[in-house]
Amino acid sequence: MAGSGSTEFDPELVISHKFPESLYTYTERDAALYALGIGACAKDAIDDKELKYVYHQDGQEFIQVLPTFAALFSLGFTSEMEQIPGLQYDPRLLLHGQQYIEIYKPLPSHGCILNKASIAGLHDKGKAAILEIEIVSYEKESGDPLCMNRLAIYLRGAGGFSKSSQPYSYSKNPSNQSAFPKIPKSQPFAVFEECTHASQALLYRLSGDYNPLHSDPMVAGIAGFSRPILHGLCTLGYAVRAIIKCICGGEQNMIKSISGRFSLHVYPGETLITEMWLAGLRLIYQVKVKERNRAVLSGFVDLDRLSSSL
Ligand SMILES: CCC/C=C/C(=O)SCCNC(=O)CCNC(=O)[C@H](O)C(C)(C)COP(=O)([O-])OP(=O)([O-])OC[C@H]1O[C@@H](n2cnc3c(N)ncnc32)[C@H](O)[C@@H]1OP(=O)([O-])[O-]
Repeated sequence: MAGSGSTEFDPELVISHKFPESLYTYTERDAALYALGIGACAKDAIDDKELKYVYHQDGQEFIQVLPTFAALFSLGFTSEMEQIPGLQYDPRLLLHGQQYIEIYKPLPSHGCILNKASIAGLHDKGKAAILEIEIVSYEKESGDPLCMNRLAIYLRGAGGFSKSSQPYSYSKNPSNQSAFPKIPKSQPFAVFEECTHASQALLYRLSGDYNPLHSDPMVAGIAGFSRPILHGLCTLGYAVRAIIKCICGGEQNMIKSISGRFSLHVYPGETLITEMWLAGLRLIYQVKVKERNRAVLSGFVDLDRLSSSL
């Protein structure tokens, strides 16, 4: 079991935890490696909508950065979790439950980011605990806010810590802010199908999430999977890339916010089908794994305008 101090789960101690500020530095190489990790240019190395993420296309001075790259700023905090007093859980059973991202400014191709993190929620689900962490990221030099991430971490086996008959539930934010929408029954507005590669998680992990759940068959087995699974944020990256292609005409900076809930694991090598429905400036999406015909991820993306190509 991870957790510092006492061996009792103490929710009040958990939610009063203060993270120290931290820095995250990245280069163009990191942005390009990330884009390859979520499948950019995998099918077509001269894709006219994606080459700009990995190469100075048409002599552009800087490569362009995908909005989901912002999620990497939140990565260090899962290892910080082991230091949170009062939190008791088995790190081998941790799964990524949800991710919510707000983008305030297009992400630069390189930079030094100052992260300010806080505990945003804690919920006792009986068989599991859900911990929410919120990270607001600023460009260090200008002090400008760049983005906000809120992640929900699903800690299997860590629930049942409530001291009263009501299950413990604390949330810093109104629950509707990142609530996930109902999937419409109508035909999707657009559908995009793409195969992940058998080595997808091995490539994606180089962007900074080295949890062996995604690379080590023995660790995956202990976590209950027949082989290593894909990072949730990799699947989210595939989905948002599909949305940028099909809905935004390749313009990544139209995206204001992204919400996703991971409902089932994905095995590297499986085919992802992203279905999309437009509701004004909100795009609702669902990702299914073709081989098992199961939904694995759903959520919404808010756009600042609609593409003239629609
Ligand atoms: C973070 C960085 C590390 C990265 C790791 C990875 O990438 S891992 C790879 C990527 N991640 C994955 O592959 C994970 C894929 N997801 C899964 O395998 C499953 O969804 C699960 C095991 C997380 C939960 O399944 P289950 O059958 O045990 O759950 P249930 O349906 O019985 O509901 C129990 C309660 O929990 C609620 N709740 C449910 N799901 C979620 C959620 N996703 N999110 C939040 N909450 C969720 C649900 O609403 C309900 O509460 P209510 O309504 O009663 O108050």
